[in-house]
Amino acid sequence: MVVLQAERLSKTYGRGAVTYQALENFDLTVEEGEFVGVMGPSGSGKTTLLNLLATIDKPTAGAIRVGGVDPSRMSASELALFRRRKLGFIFQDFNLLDTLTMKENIILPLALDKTKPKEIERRVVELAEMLGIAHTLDKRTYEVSGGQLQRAAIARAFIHEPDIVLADELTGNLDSKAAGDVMEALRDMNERRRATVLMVTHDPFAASFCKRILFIKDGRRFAELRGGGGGRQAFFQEILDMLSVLGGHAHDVSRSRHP
Ligand SMILES: Nc1ncnc2c1ncn2[C@@H]1O[C@H](COP(=O)(O)OP(=O)(O)OP(=O)(O)O)[C@@H](O)[C@H]1O
Repeated sequence: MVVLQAERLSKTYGRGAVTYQALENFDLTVEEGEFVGVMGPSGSGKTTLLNLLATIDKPTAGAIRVGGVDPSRMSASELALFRRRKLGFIFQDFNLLDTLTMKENIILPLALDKTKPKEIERRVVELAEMLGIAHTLDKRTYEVSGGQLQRAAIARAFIHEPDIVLADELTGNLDSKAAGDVMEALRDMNERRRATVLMVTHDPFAASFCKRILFIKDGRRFAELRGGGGGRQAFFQEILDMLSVLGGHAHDVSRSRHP
C-alpha cells in the first residue's frame, strides 16, 4: 500500500527577478513499511523536500498525497489535525520539553486526543521497552543521555501510530555509540512494527540502516540505492561511493562514522 506519494513536486523560493528553484519535478513513492533515506549535498533541496512532505510548506507545483489524501486542499485547522494524527516527526535537537519527564514527553501527542489512560500506559510501556528506555521514563530530560533523549523522541513520534514518520538529521547531535543505538532502535521500529520512515541525513553510517536511499542533487533525483544481501557494511561502502560520485558533499565524509 502506498503511504506517501509526491508527483512532479517543485518549489521555487522568492519572486520576480530573484527566484531560486530548490526542487524540480521530484517524484517519490513510499510504500507502507519502507525505511527510506534522503541524501544529497548541502543546498540540494533535502530540507525543502522534507518541509513539503511534512506539510509545513506548500509546493509551487506538483501534488502530495499521504494515505491517499491531498493535504494542500485542507483548511489550516484540518491541516493541523492531519499533521498531528497522520505524521510523526523526529528532529536533530530532540525537541523534548525539559519541564516534563521522559514519559510525559512521549505521551504528549496523545494528550489532545481522547485515548484512555490504560491504553496510553500500554503503548508507552511497550515502546519504551522496545527502545531500551523503560528505566528512564520517570526521569527528567536533563538526567538522561542524548541517545536516550532521541529514543524518547522516536517513541513520541510513533505513539499515536502515524502513517509515516519523517526524521531530519536525527543522529546529527549524537556521538557514534549513541547514533548506533538510535539507528538500531529506528530499524527495530521499522522491522518489528512495519513502521514507515523517511529520514534526511548527511551521515552515511546512519543512512546504512535504511533499506532504500534517494540521492538528490540540485533539486532533482540523482540516483537510488537499495540495501541488499551484502549486509550493512557493504551498503555503507556503496553509500560512500555514491556520495563521491555526487560530489559537493559539504560535510566531511572522511570524518564520518564507520559501521
Ligand atoms: N526560504 C528560502 N528562500 C530562498 N532560498 C531558500 C530558502 N530555503 C532554502 N533556500 C535555498 O534552496 C536551496 C535548497 O535548500 P535546502 O535547505 O532544501 O537544502 P538542503 O539540501 O537541506 O541543504 P543542507 O544539507 O545544507 O541543510 C538552497 O540553495 C537554499 O539556499
